[in-house]
Amino acid sequence: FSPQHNSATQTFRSTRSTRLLSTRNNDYSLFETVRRKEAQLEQFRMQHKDPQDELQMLLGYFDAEPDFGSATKLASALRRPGRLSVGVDIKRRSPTSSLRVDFNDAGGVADSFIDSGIDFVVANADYESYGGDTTDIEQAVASVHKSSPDTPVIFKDIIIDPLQLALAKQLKFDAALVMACVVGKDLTDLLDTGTLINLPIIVECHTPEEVALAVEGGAGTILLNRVDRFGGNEFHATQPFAIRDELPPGNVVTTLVTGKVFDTLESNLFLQEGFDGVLIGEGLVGNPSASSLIKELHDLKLDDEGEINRGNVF
Ligand SMILES: O=P(O)(O)OC[C@@H](O)[C@@H](O)c1c[nH]c2ccccc12
Repeated sequence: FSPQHNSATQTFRSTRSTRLLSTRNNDYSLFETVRRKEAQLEQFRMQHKDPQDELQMLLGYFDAEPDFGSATKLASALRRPGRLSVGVDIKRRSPTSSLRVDFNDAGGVADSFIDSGIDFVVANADYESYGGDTTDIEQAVASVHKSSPDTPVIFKDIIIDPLQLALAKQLKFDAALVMACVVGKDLTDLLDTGTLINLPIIVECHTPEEVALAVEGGAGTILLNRVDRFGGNEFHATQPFAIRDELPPGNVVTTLVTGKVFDTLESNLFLQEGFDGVLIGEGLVGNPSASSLIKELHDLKLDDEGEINRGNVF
């Protein structure tokens, strides 16, 4: 497999989005990030090693009366008949871009996106990567549950251990994001843990191989990232189209696109090609015209391609 890289797309940006200028963070390395997470987890595992610890209990005992509330909530928020769902990734910074925004209250930020009609919210637990922390994620969950109980809140961290999924469940998240390129074959175990504790897992993928692995493990939702976290953070604008062959027939897997999504032209193409939604970080957080962008994305209609095709968008 060779990524469909087109250097012209590197400079692609919508004139509509606000560019947040700052120094570029070029020293991001996924490997280092995972190592750091491993080190943090050593301590976390120690804190939760008692067999009667709440997280251990969650993982160890099958719930006889499972609550499918989160799964239903997630599915209906991500799949909007005839239109794209739009999610916001609430982060202060990004390992792969110049994004730097300041906010004290992630709950307030989440609420303002709820007011703008956002379909789902992603809250970041990894401070070093995205500038989010546990206060942020607790605030985000609490305020979204209060102001918009039907909007799912998704836990984003560098997830490598089932204990982190138990934490997401305990904090009342509706789903968790697991990166296929970080966990590799362990993905199946993490998906099984999700099933056991009734926490839907969204699998982030970049390549068709990762998508195949996710599908094999029974993933219900796939987030296709156009930025290749593993491959030096290279941007592959048309990568989402390269993966659709790996999906099982019957449209049973929910599919989302992320990674430098800024505008409606590209997003319309994703909609027409069968994707269910987009997840946007930099294009929304700190963008003063965020709510009009959300509205424009919501106004895109399936079967209304206009003049667009892959050839003139990319
Ligand atoms: O800010 P953007 O380009 O719209 O991207 C959002 C999201 O894709 C990004 O924050 C993200 C999703 N998964 C990740 C894993 C690692 C680093 C970053 C990410």
